Amino acid sequence: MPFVNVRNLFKSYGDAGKYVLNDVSFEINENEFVCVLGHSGCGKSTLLNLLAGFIKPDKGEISVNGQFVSKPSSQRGVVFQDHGLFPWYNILDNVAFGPKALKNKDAYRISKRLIKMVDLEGYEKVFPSSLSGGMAQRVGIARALATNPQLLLMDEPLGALDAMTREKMRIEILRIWKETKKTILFITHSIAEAVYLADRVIVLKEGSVCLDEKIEIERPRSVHAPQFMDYTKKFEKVLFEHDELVLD
Ligand SMILES: Nc1ncnc2c1ncn2[C@@H]1O[C@H](COP(=O)(O)OP(=O)(O)OP(=O)(O)O)[C@@H](O)[C@H]1O
Repeated sequence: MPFVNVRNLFKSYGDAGKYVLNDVSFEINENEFVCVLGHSGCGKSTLLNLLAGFIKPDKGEISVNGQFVSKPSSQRGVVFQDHGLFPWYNILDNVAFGPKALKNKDAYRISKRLIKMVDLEGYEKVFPSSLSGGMAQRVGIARALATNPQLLLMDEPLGALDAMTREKMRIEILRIWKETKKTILFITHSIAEAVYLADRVIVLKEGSVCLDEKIEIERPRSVHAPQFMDYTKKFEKVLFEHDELVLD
């Protein structure tokens, strides 16, 4: 059985017959790094919110490790674009929030280890307002990992960062993925980001999967390699194929 199994998902927001997700199906294997790529408004965040259990589909079902998703669970960690840290908690308390809520006696020990893993040792007592965007996002990742979830859901986690920080964070995320061996679903609208990070890229267009493609390039990947550019062109073709520029 696939680790993540998404079957015939339909989702609308009350507008009769207008589906934001229209019969979406795919599978993700354990430890796989999958990017969902698509234009703004194609339904990426809706898909992630369904996988997280924050919202329910109109039709279809999702299972993770054999369990049907019907509500949020500590088994699925979520990293948001705006990091979503609690401004009134220091870094240690932000990361420890999940395991403390689960009454895990090791909450602080686990959190300190994760803070070290995301390279922020020494910042435990610092508050989120003193961190750069990249640092705050690393805390967001540590926090999502603190309940030891089976699946990490990342909703454009690098979207708000400048280009340099974004590149560094891509390398960081791959390192964290290798170290933790998590299964990751990562949402992005950047073709280069998807080709750089993913084992597999699922292209979503107008609420439907229009391509599900394995990236067969060894890591670390170079954006300048001919193979990298071949994948980039393929995704560009699919994403922009029927789009026409309308000039006034
Ligand atoms: N709570 C909601 N109520 C009504 N419509 C919604 C809601 N959430 C999303 N939508 C609509 O559903 C469509 C898909 O939105 P969604 O946020 O899933 O897309 P997206 O691909 O993540 O976009 P972006 O890349 O801009 O974040 C959009 O047309 C959006 O306006």
